[in-house]
Amino acid sequence: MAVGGIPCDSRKNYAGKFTCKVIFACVVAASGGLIFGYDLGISGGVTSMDPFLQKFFPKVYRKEISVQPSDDQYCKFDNQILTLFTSSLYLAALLSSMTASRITRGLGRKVTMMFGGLLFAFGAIINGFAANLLMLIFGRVLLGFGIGFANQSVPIYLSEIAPFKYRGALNMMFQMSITIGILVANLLNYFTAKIEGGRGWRISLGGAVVPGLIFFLGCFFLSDSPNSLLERNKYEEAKDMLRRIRGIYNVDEEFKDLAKASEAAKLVQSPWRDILSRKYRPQLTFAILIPLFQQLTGMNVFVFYAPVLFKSMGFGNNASLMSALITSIVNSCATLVSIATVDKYGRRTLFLLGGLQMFVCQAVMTISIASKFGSSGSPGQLPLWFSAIVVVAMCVYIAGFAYSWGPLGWLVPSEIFPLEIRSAAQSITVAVNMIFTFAIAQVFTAMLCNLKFGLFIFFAICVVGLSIFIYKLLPETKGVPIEEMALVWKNHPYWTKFVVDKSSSLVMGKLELII
Ligand SMILES: OC[C@H]1O[C@](O)(CO)[C@@H](O)[C@@H]1O
Repeated sequence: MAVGGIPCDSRKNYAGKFTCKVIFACVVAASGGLIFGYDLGISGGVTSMDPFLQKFFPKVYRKEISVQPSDDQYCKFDNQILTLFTSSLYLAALLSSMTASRITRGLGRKVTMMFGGLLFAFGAIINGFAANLLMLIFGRVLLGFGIGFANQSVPIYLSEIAPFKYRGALNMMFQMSITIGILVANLLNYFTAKIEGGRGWRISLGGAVVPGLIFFLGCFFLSDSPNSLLERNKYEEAKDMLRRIRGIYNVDEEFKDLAKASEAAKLVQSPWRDILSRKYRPQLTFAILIPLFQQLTGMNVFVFYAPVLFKSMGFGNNASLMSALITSIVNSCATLVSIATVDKYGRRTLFLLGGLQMFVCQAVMTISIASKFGSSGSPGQLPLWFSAIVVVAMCVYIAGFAYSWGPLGWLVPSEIFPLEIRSAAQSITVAVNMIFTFAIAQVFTAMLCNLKFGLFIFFAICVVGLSIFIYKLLPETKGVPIEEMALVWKNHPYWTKFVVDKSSSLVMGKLELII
């Protein structure tokens, strides 16, 4: 078997049913992804709407209308203030994900999720009524705070309440709702762009209040995860909750393991300091590299800038938004493939297949764009066959991402952290994701302008590198209960040297008192 594909010899098989309570909790919690997705999808379309540019970014607008078809198309959207509009949100999300770690640990996952929904809804209202650039940026900062809270707490919550056999599929509902958010946003942009009087962008931006409220109100009906209740010393409540979500009375075996992990977690005074210790090196490596690599696939270039990119390639306004719509439908549908297969074929298989698919498409896009635009960026008239190749290659690329790095980018980190560092590690994952989402959003238009078609070569090289990393170093976590995850590191040829036997007598002693 390939390095890292070592089967884990966990003999645990906790009893329990797949209950409606779990399904409901997963649907509501996963709707936290809607707010993130909505925002990811809305900004690209809004920044390609002329009335929006005229009002807030008149310089960009003037530059855009003065560009002739014979000019360098790679550079016509290169404006750092405009990209700051898109990316300011991710900086705010980065900051709030750090604070969110304390709240998820101290007050629980549910409260953190509710904060997220509320802040997001406020941000949306301010953006919808924005009268000047300041209001616009302030609204986006609030949206960012909301997203930071949601992204920090939702994946953890999902992984904690899911029965371990379905953890992959249920956790992926988060990414599924991100893609639905992107799709809804693109659909809305498609229609609001046509609204007379140029106020469509207000509906697009203000419409974010809907997913924000859905998430906030839905969370009212959730109970916290047993792990989170134990973390706050609510033993009886935790056991009761576990019985309800598993649909059986005797949950002793699973509860014993949860309580054991929770007691071990309480010995850790400072998770932020502890996470740096050698024994957590494998987890820390993946907490940082998985979200970083997810962004280095280049996916967000298409998510944020699909309309801009299509426009740069000479597609008309309408055609650009339409192509963005098509790509987001592909994104959602391919995520379903992942949900259906992840617990059967495992994480590694999907990562590697997705990587291969993305690489091939990036090569096709590079060749076709280079052959038509060259390095001068003036394409002349674009033939239909060219547009077709680019759109198909983009769709196949997006499908490759959507069943691999998209959902796995959240699933894998959230399931490999032991409870004592789970909140802190998840904050790191969200923060890295946000930093690089920000970086890609901020530098993309400049990269396109300078690297031209080489931009796609850059991302293709990244995809090769990150696939090798997965092949060599990621252990398979399919079917391993979350509290048994230590075994996968122990059985891995490289990571085993970092594993320390945790069963200290202190923990065991405390445990006997609880159970
Ligand atoms: O579906 C695509 C979206 O998914 C994410 O990678 C989050 O998991 C975003 O960064 C991207 O815009």
